[in-house]
Amino acid sequence: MPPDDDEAEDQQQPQPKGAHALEGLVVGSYCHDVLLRGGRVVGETLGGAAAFVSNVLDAASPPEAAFCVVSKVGVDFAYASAPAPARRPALLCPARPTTSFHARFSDAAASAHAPDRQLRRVHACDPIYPDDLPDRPFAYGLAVGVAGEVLPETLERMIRLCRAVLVDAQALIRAFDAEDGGVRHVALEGTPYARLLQRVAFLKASSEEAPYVGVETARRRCCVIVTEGRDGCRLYWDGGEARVAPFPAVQVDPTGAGDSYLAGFAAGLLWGLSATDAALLGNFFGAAAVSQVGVPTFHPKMLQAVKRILEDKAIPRSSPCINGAFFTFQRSIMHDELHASLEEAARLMHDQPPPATENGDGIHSAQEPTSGC
Ligand SMILES: Nc1ncnc2c1ncn2[C@@H]1O[C@H](COP(=O)(O)OP(=O)(O)O)[C@@H](O)[C@H]1O
Ligand SMILES: O=P([O-])([O-])O[C@@H]1[C@@H](O)[C@H](O)[C@@H](O)[C@H](O)[C@@H]1O
Repeated sequence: MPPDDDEAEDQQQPQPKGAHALEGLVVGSYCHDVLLRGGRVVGETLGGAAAFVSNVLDAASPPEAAFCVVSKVGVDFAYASAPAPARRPALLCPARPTTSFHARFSDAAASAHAPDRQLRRVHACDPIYPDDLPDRPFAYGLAVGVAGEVLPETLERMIRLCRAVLVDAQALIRAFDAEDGGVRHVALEGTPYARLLQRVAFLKASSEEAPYVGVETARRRCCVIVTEGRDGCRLYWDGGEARVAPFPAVQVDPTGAGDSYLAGFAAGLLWGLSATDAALLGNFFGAAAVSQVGVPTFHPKMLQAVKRILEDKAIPRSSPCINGAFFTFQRSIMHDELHASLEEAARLMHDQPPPATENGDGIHSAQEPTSGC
């Protein structure tokens, strides 16, 4: 899509030469999630943004769009032998445990924007260092740490390697209580990541994280996306903003909604959609994530329908949305039609139940990573 000179809606991105047309670099964690409700363990699942993200990128990227994952796990990693769409972590750290979180859920969140879980980091694997990244150019990068593993210098290296970098704020603003690992947030402006923002293409934050990101300041440096749970999301860029409607979902586990959103959004850009249209695909996969426990399984018919819609609606992918210099932010004239078609496709998810990963009220979703970089 050509840049629109009339609107202040496009931004320049670094352009390393020789990147595979649409190859992505995902940098973040796989982890063990223990889900607790009322003090009782109700699930032990594969988690970590890299797991949710690779699941959606596998499902929704255009066929020619490859990606690789850089993630670290310990020898205790519990999902190596079970079948799953997530990818095998590239790096094993024999001296460290796999990152793990305890997520304590309240019975009823007061509003769509209320925090619905309290997170505690129980173990942390090694951080991901700049030298852990493959030394080659990429079309795009996703910085999706959950436990402080994406160091500032690692993000800087990603920015150098990738034409466009999309960042989850949770990779930048989490701090962990020294005693119990409780997760809190710090202001982005006071972190070493702040100076890198103007070289980032998109920064995604949940509405809980948004105050720490400082949307009004950040939007002058990059496009900021604030996800609002069941209310969908909003995009803020320098000169404009847009609200993007959600998809209906029956929420059974909110874990991974934000991760799945970001991957859906990236996939939308890869298909050549504008940012506001791509956010529909983000909302679509966010809604799909909350409908299942752990890393979701997508019904093949649903995925076929989504791909048909994207083939039909997306502009030719030689467009410079993600693999070139410019992004277009505004909603297109087919935005509402795209929402309606995706809503139709979402119904196919329920055609027949996806392969079960539940076990009574204890929930196990053992998913196998299958390949690394
Ligand atoms: N209950 C829900 N119903 C429909 N969509 C949802 C629901 N919860 C989350 N989503 C989708 O997932 C996205 C991310 O969810 P959100 O809860 O904001 O992020 P996080 O998981 O980071 O807290 C939302 O913008 C929305 O598109
Ligand atoms: O739910 P979400 O915000 O998208 O992302 C989640 C992280 O916040 C959490 O730390 C991790 O343990 C989960 O597996 C998941 O990655």
